[in-house]
Amino acid sequence: MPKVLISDKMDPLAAQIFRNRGVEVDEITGKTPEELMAIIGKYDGLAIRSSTKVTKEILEAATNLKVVGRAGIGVDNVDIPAASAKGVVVMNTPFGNSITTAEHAIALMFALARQLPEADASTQAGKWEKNRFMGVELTAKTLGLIGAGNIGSIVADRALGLRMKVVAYDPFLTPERALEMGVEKVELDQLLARADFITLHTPLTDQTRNILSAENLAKTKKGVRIINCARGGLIDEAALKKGLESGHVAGAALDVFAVEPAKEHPLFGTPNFISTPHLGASTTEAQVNVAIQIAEQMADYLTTGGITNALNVPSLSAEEAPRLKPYMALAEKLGSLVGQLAHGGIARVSIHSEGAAAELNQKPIVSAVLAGFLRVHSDTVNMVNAPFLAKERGMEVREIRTEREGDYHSLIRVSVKTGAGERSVAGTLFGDAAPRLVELFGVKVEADLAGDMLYIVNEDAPGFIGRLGTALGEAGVNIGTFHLGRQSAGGEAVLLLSVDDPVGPDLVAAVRALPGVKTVMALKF
Ligand SMILES: NC(=O)C1=CN([C@@H]2O[C@H](COP(=O)(O)OP(=O)(O)OC[C@H]3O[C@@H](n4cnc5c(N)ncnc54)[C@H](O)[C@@H]3O)[C@@H](O)[C@H]2O)C=CC1
Ligand SMILES: O=C(O)C(=O)COP(=O)(O)O
Repeated sequence: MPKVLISDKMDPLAAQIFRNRGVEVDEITGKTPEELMAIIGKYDGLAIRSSTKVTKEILEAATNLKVVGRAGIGVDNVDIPAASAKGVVVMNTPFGNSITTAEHAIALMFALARQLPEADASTQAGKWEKNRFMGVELTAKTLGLIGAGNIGSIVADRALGLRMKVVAYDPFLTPERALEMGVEKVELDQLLARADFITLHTPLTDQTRNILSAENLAKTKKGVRIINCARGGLIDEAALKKGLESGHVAGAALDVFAVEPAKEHPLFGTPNFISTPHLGASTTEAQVNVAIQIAEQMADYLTTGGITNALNVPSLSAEEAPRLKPYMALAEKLGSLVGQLAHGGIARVSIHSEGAAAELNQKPIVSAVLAGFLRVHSDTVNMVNAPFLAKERGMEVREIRTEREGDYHSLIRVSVKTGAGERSVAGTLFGDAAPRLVELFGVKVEADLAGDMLYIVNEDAPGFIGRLGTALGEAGVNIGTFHLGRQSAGGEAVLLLSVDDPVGPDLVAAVRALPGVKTVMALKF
């Protein structure tokens, strides 16, 4: 039974769903990295929010881990390249908390406009400072949206409802989408110069880090108010403090900080500064949504292989997974076959799907070929890390599909280009489920690829099969199945034998010494 660790506070529905889906679950929150490292080896899945940092070191210790599930959106607390290299799927819930976070940004905008936290503190302190708190109206003000994705567009929609004018900076926002959203697409400098309020809704990436730098803050309109419910690293916090102190920035509300938890911070106590402790996603509704979604997604992956909302592998729905499974098994076997037979550096792998196979999602088929191919050299390769490893090794991967059927209802052909030229193997599914090799380096054969096998190329001459049987018999190796293919009578023949025991180097040498033998290799599937 797969086992999952929930390491951050999550709605109890997550644990309930895991159990209902036959997944064992432990909820252990608040662990230090060292404590987490000590226990993570037991788990197949790790369910987190933003507190757990899934570092390279944690992943190294996670010897059984197959999936990290983020109950929320931002995955900057997960080392995705390290997870991919280890073959661990990373998934999130991209929509479950977006409305809630957008509402928090709007709440902070109102709080800034009317200085609500200070007014509340002053009133409850018995001061009744009616003249101290003079606010600004939102109607007709310009809201500058940095990042117009899921959350940014909900914020825009709400702001338009408040009769604000919305300008948006997002390099990936198309003019059509801007029109549909009712916002004006602008460059960053225009936004900085025009906005009365600025709200950030981008992920933290190398391009967005410090997007509100000291230099950019200096380009903002005097009296600007800034809201950040996205990620801490987007703003230069020291420059923001200076801006607030000088009065250039009339107010700033941060839900997120460069270092969290922010229990002490130079901004604390600065006039017109408001903060919340990363509460953007903290509503009952959002937490129920993300808990249900992540538990369902992780349980799907661990029990059926279905992949939804993964950030480092193509999606594979729970409905698709059973249909694709036999094709992926075939693809992996073909990849493994060429991996074992091909010599020298591989410059290119081409995967050609024909007939029924061409109608399927190709990405998992391609990943399975690469996994089979690369696993010949390393046990830690799987469907998740294979495409990354192939890229790392400079292999070109080509994907071709032909929906028309050829000789078979469906066919997958894997060709590799090495220094010695291009060679290919092809296979099909018998009865839609049993993987079968049908072509090996241009020779028609028909073989299962399973267990220990022996691959032999020899000159097609009488008496050879008898001598081979004797050599195997003398070594105590029993033949299971025997598949022969040849280009023409008396030409070169290809033999694929399945054997009941592993074939050692002595037996390989003995077979190689038989007259007419050109190539002998022991294979394993
Ligand atoms: N405070 C909190 O509790 C929460 C924070 N978040 C954070 O909110 C942020 C936005 O989330 P979503 O809207 O769901 O993401 P999204 O992926 O839907 O949208 C992000 C947008 O940023 C844009 N973008 C990327 N690079 C950019 C750049 N250099 N300049 C301007 N725009 C750029 C993208 O094109 C995209 O449209 C994320 O950082 C997420 O982690 C999300 C949920 C809760
Ligand atoms: O979903 C996100 O990106 C968030 O930042 C929410 O974080 P949390 O799950 O509340 O720790």
